[in-house]
Amino acid sequence: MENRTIVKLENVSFKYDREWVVKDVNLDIQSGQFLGLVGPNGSGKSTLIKLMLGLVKPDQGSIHLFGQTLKQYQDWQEIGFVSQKANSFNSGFPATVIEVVKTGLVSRIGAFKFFNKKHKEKALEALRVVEMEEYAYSNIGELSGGQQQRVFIARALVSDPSLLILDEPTVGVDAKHVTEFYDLLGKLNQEQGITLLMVTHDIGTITDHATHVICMNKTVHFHGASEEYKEFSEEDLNQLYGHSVQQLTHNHTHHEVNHND
Ligand SMILES: Nc1ncnc2c1ncn2[C@@H]1O[C@H](COP(=O)(O)OP(=O)(O)OP(=O)(O)O)[C@@H](O)[C@H]1O
Repeated sequence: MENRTIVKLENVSFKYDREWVVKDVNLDIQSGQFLGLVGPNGSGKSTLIKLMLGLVKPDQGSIHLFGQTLKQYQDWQEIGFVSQKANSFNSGFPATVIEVVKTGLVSRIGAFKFFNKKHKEKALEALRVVEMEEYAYSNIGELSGGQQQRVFIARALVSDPSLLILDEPTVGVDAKHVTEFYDLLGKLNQEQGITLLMVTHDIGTITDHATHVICMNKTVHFHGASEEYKEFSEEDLNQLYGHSVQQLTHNHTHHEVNHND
C-alpha cells in the first residue's frame, strides 16, 4: 500500500486560557502507521487529538486531514474515534451490543433514517472483526470493561474508517486482557490497513506494538520509529519528558510514566 500523509499539523498552538497547552506542533502522520502518542500527564495529548478532530480550533498554525484543511474537510466517517470514557455503561443501560455498534453509522445514513438489513450486516461484520459477534444481542451493560471497549472499536469501525484514533483505550480493560487488546489493534493495522493513533501511558507495551512513537510535552519532542525510541536511555527519556519523570523504563513491570511532582 502506498503511504501518504493523512494528518498534517504545521506550527499548531492552542490554549484554553492564558497558557499554551499545545505549542508549535509539527506532525506528519502517514497512512499504514500504528502510532503511540505518549507524554506526561497534562502534556496536551488529548488536546492534540481534539485539535485533529476539529473539536477545538488552533490559535495558531494549520491542520490538514487527508489533504484538506479542517474547514474543507467533510468526510468524518473516514476517522473513527474511541475515547477513554467509552467503556462506562452500567449494567442497567437499555441497549444491545448491535444497537450500540449501529449508532456508528448515524453520520453516514443521517439520524432519522431507519437502519436496514445492510446496516445490520455491517454491524455484525464489525463485531466479527473485534471477535464479539456472539455478544451481538447481549445487553451492553452486562459486558466487562474490555468487552465494552471492543464494542466501541466495532462502532468506530462500522463506517470503514481509514484512521482510528484511540484516547487511552486500555483504561478499564483488566490487565490480563490488555495483551489481547493490543493484538486486536495490531490486526486492524496490519490486516485491515487502518492507520492507528493511540494515546497511552503504557510506554513499555506500546513500543512493542506500535510502528512509531510520538512523545510530546506541549510540543513534540520525539517522533520516529518505535525501535529508535526503544534505544533511548533513561537519561535521554528524562530529557524528552522534562523533569517530571520519576520512573520510566522499558521493563514491563515498571512501564508507567509516574508523574508525582
Ligand atoms: N476543557 C479544558 N479547559 C481548560 N483547560 C483544560 C481543558 N482540558 C484540558 N485542560 C488543560 O490542558 C492541559 C493539557 O490537558 P490534556 O488533557 O490535553 O493533557 P493529556 O496529556 O491528555 O493529559 P492526561 O495524560 O492526564 O490525560 C492540562 O493542563 C489540562 O488541565
